[in-house]
Amino acid sequence: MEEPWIIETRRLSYTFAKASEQTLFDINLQVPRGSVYCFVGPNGAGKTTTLRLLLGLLRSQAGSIRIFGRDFFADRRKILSQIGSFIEQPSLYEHLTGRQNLEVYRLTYGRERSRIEEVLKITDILDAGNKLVRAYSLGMKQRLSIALALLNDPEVLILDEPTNGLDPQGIVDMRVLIQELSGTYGKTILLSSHLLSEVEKVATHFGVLRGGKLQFQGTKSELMIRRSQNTVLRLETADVQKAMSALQERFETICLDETFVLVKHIAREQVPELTRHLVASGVGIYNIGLVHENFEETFFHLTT
Ligand SMILES: Nc1ncnc2c1ncn2[C@@H]1O[C@H](COP(=O)(O)OP(=O)(O)OP(=O)(O)O)[C@@H](O)[C@H]1O
Repeated sequence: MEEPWIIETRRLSYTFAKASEQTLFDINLQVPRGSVYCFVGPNGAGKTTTLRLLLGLLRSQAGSIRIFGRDFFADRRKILSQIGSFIEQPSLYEHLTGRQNLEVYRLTYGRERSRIEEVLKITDILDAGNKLVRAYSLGMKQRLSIALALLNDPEVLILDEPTNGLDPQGIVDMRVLIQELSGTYGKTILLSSHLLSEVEKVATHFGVLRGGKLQFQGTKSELMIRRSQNTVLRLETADVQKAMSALQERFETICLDETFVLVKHIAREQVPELTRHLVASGVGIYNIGLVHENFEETFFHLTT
């Protein structure tokens, strides 16, 4: 029987040689075949370290990795030939054209020449194929890196922060490309991001990492359910400090910025009493209301 997970880790842990603390703790990653699995977490959470372990770029120390249902360490070369990736900065030859960059890698894979045109087309940089890479925008470089990753027609793509550094239009374009790679070309995509809002539209599954620990893993709807359980009260006020001290004793509050306060775990029935209390404490209220947390806030809760 085919395993449901195309990538699966069990108790994957890692400590860098010179680090004082462990980086990854017992990560049980389960990436379903055909998914767009977004691995999200703040900077330094351990996303890149995990992806590097999956690609054999770091020597695994503890735990197991299975990819395509096979033990990674027993079958590493074969497994890696079916994974396309870009991790950290794309390594491109700036003095060569896009096509020439692809040609270098095509030869190492032994693929037919027509594959270059195909991947340029898929990533929508066909017109820029004869331009020197040094004249490419960051978005075009990211696309070319994805074109390189696609050369060998891999079943799985692993992309580390593909939206990093892109302008808003570049982020939208990258999303469209990821959706196409998944929908039209059937790739399973594992990508990392430190911004949930940038990837929530493309994700089918999420893994939320914080401090080297997997805090949440599940489908987008499971994350939505978690969201619906987390109704919060959002207060816009003239005096955040005053509001915080009025509420802190009785409610769990978070100061969002200089005008907004979030009150967690609050029932609708408690709102009138809370409002009276604020008014009695002399807090100026601009706006008050119950809201379902958005993804960013859910993420905030899962990672704080
Ligand atoms: N070569 C290294 N030696 C020692 N510590 C390292 C090394 N590389 C990463 N780290 C540490 O491991 C932790 C996880 O880093 P990692 O790059 O995996 O996080 P990340 O979630 O990918 O964050 P970012 O989005 O900033 O890349 C961080 O505390 C980082 O400082």
